[in-house]
Amino acid sequence: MDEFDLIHSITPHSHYHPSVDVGIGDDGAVYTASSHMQQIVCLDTMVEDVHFKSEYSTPQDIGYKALAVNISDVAAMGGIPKFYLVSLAVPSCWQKADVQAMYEGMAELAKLYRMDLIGGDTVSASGQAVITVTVIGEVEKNRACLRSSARSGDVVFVTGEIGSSAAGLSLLLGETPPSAFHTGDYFIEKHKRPVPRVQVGRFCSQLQRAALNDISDGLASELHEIAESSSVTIEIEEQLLPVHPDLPEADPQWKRWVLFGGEDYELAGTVSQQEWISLLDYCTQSGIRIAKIGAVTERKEASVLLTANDQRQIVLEKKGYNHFK
Ligand SMILES: Nc1ncnc2c1ncn2[C@@H]1O[C@H](COP(=O)(O)OP(=O)(O)OP(=O)(O)O)[C@@H](O)[C@H]1O
Ligand SMILES: Cc1ncc(C[n+]2csc(CCOP(=O)(O)O)c2C)c(N)n1
Ligand SMILES: [Mg+2]
Ligand SMILES: [Mg+2]
Ligand SMILES: [Mg+2]
Repeated sequence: MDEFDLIHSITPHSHYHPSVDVGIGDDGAVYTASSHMQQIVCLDTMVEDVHFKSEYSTPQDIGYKALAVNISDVAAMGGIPKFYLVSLAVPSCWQKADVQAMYEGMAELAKLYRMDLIGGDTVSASGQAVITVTVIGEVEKNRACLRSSARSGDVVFVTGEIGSSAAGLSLLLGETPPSAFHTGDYFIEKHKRPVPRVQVGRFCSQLQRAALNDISDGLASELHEIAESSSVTIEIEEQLLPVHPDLPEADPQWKRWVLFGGEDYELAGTVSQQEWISLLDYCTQSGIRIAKIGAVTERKEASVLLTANDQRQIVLEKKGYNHFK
């Protein structure tokens, strides 16, 4: 594989955004930012054997997810994703076609959001593959949906369903047998190909106030981040959590998937009770699942409380995915 040939082969022939002045091919990319928008920049990395395994993820899957998780962060800010840059550390066993396939996985998603690839970096890796994606997006001035925006009295909500990605991962890793699920492929797809909630983020950015966080490390962890950043307590109810009906039968530990599993890339957030009505209306009309899961209260000793199905309230710990634990 030749580094320069490879870069040449992944260089786009055209851009969705005419604001790209210089794309791939110089020392840096140049774009003209709109004066009435604020720029959002997010970066997340995926490492082979930490975030995916080549045994079950194709290069397309890896590319798709590496871009999806970054778009999800832009969605959690209420923004419009526009550009992306890709840093790749390629192991010696990869062929040029594998790398190109990874870019195809990204291009598939980029097409949906009309996002332009404007740069990156390519190096060889002595061990596992590493892919880092940077996404640049924008949001109207002072409209970003911050984790610090939750207020006592707000409704707490989550989009989609949670726990399904962790269930898919458990299947892929052979921790749960395929016989535990009616439709194992559904959960595997949820794990490999999360759909970022850009539309919901955009709607929230037009509300008076919304706190948002995307679920990468798990619902409990993300709610803690909102509660701590806003100096409030979040109280949720187990019975309101949107969970696929097959999960409880699949594994006795299924609640761990839901609360601490992560990689759902759904949005968890808070809005005022009044604005919750408009958000629910919008999602219902758009065919997007969204559920009220609890309420924000004045700051108490615990950041997040969970009312279990037996009506007992317990402290929900800040457990979840943590790279160093
Ligand atoms: N190594 C680092 N150097 C500088 N800033 C960092 C570093 N790692 C994380 N951050 C910053 O810390 C904040 C939280 O990052 P974090 O990665 O936890 O958020 P996230 O991307 O939403 O979560 P996840 O990585 O689980 O998807 C962000 O502002 C991020 O830019
Ligand atoms: C092989 C394998 N083992 C475990 C996991 C689970 N996992 C890895 S990183 C992460 C949190 C999000 O990542 P980050 O915080 O880096 O954005 C989770 C839940 C996986 N996907 N693949
Ligand atoms: Mg991150
Ligand atoms: Mg995030
Ligand atoms: Mg992230």
